[in-house]
Amino acid sequence: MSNAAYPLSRPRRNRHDAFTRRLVQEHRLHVDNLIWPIFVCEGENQRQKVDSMPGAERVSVDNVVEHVRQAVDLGIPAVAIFPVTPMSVRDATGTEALNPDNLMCRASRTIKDAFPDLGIIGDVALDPYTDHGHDGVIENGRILNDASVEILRQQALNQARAGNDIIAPSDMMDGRVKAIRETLDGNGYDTTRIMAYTAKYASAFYGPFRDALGSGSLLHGDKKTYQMDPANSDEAMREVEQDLREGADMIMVKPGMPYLDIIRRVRERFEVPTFAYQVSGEYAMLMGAIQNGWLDRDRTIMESLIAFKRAGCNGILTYFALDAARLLRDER
Ligand SMILES: NCC(=O)CCC(=O)O
Ligand SMILES: [Mg+2]
Repeated sequence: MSNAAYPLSRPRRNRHDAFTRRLVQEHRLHVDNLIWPIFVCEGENQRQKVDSMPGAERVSVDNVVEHVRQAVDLGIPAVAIFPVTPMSVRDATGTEALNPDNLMCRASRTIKDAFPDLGIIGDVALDPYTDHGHDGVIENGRILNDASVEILRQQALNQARAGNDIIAPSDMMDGRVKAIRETLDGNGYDTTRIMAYTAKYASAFYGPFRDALGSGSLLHGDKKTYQMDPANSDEAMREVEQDLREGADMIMVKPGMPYLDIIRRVRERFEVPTFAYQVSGEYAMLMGAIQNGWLDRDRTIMESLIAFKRAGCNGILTYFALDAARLLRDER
């Protein structure tokens, strides 16, 4: 018959039915792959919506246990805390970052008390604490590297003391991983892990996050002298090499979806625990289309996240963490 004209090998056979598709599936998203970023703010009984991030909230410390319980109940292994620091305590050098009773530290202690087994990731950088919105200290218009690192190492120690399990420097200063590692080790925090925001690009996709933290309107200029050029890829390899040499335990690429090629290169070349941050702009972009009815919510969320696994990620920081964990739970 004319069948002879067809190939013996037919890739569609393995897509024939659901059980076969399950057998041949190469990558799976698991709740263990999810990290939920949360925003904490001052005040009492606060739950504030973030306009540009539909579904995301800023919660006050008295609500944080209830907020985080959602993640714990779903089996999410870790949360990443981001503080909305009031303007009244911001200054040029981010002094509030070193306050043992700052918002981040209070939130960490509160969460640790309630959920000792939940991983807490603390962002280390000065931008939530400076009145100019930059990640370091400024002199004559320049972001000073080494002077900023001296503050960051103290900030990391402050967070470790408050109970953060993983220190995540997001500042992109050179040499900060080494400085933080030495300071942690020198103070008895040798098991505190470092998840380095290693390849963090100067991206337009952070806009909604800056709205959430209230740092958007503060920022003068851009972050191009410390964050990476979106046009570069080899440079990310050099950043990873350096952070690993300085003691980073985990590497992060940020943003996520537009940088899947970087994740793949990092994974293949270094074979180390690799994470991606699906950032606020990616969330806003997808949610905008979902809310308009232009994209199917559940399928879009899951497809966006499996892409990170396929690219080589161990885990993903995502504002969709609760939604994805619920979908994974209901699938079974
Ligand atoms: N250091 C943390 C971030 O900058 C987050 C960015 C985002 O979600 O847009
Ligand atoms: Mg670096």
